[in-house]
Amino acid sequence: MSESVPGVDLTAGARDAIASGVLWPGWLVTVALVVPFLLGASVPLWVQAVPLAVSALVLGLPHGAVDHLALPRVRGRRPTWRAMGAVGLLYLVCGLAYGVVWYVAPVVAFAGFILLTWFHWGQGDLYALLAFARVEALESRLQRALAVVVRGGLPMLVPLLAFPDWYRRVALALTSLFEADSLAGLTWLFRVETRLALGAAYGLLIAGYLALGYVRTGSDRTPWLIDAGETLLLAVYFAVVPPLLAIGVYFCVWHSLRHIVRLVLLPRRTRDAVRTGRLWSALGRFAVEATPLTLAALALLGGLWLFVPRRPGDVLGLLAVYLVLIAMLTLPHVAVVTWMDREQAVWG
Ligand SMILES: CC1=C(/C=C/C(C)=C/C=C/C(C)=C/C=O)C(C)(C)CCC1
Ligand SMILES: [Fe+2]
Repeated sequence: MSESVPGVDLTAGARDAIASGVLWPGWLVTVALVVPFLLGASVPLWVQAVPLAVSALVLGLPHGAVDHLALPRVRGRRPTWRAMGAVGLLYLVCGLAYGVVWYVAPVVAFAGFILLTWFHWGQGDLYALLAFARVEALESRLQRALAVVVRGGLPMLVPLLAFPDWYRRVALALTSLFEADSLAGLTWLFRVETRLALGAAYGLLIAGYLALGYVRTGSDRTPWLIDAGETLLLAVYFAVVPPLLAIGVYFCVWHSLRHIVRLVLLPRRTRDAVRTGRLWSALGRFAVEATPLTLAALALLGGLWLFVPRRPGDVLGLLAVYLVLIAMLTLPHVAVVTWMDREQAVWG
């Protein structure tokens, strides 16, 4: 079944290149961060903020900067001005509408951002599991939906369970750009009872998901082991690494890197490069294509800064403005990626 899933039939050479150039780096970076923090390391806020700041130029923001090319390409067409314009319009309408929500109801906008990211990062990992790790055990829609909920919950829910104060600080940094004392209605979410209940439900979900995958796995257990190993590794990672740092690194080396490889597999030229093991050449080509709109997004960041009613003066506040921009760009981006999922038969 997995041959029909990713929309491109990956040769063994391509899969090797992706494993060594994409999967392994993500695993290694994650382990490299888990170890010191398990041993009790602590780092100052500005250091924790570095990966998220870097994501504005490398991997993070660029991963969405070719959405105008991705949509025609996933349908096997060359990008035309019309198709690119349609994606531009989608960004304009969705981004602006969501911007208005941030203005008038920042807490709703923040909650929406968490749920949107939960779905989006889950859907990104689902594609990677099917296409790169060939997890054939994810055969039913139910299992794929569970994969999205489980994978997306790792970055979005585990930090709430393990670092509620950080979570609240970041939530406050975002919402208070628009309204003071905005989080008062959310105190229940950070309470220990709430977190215990959420943690128990989520733990059961992970157990059920992995058990179902195990039962459905054929004789080759490697793909399931990759899924289970990644899931448990990320659960520990988000439970011990301070969330700003953990999310900044995850955004770059898991979500964005995996999505970028998905993108370079679409046009013939870069797909052939990946197939023959020249991953870096394909990534170089991507970097060129992603540069103009990455720069445009950075210009929008400047614009958003001017529009924010309560301008911050600290590192967290600066990151908060960047995260609100990401939120506004993510809504149309998710629409594009969901369309890609449809075209590439990710849901069967
Ligand atoms: C930074 C941070 C948080 C939120 C990060 C989010 C929501 C990032 C979304 C990024 C996206 C959508 C990127 C595009 O693909 C939490 C969870 C509140 C915990 C504290 C640290
Ligand atoms: Fe994305």
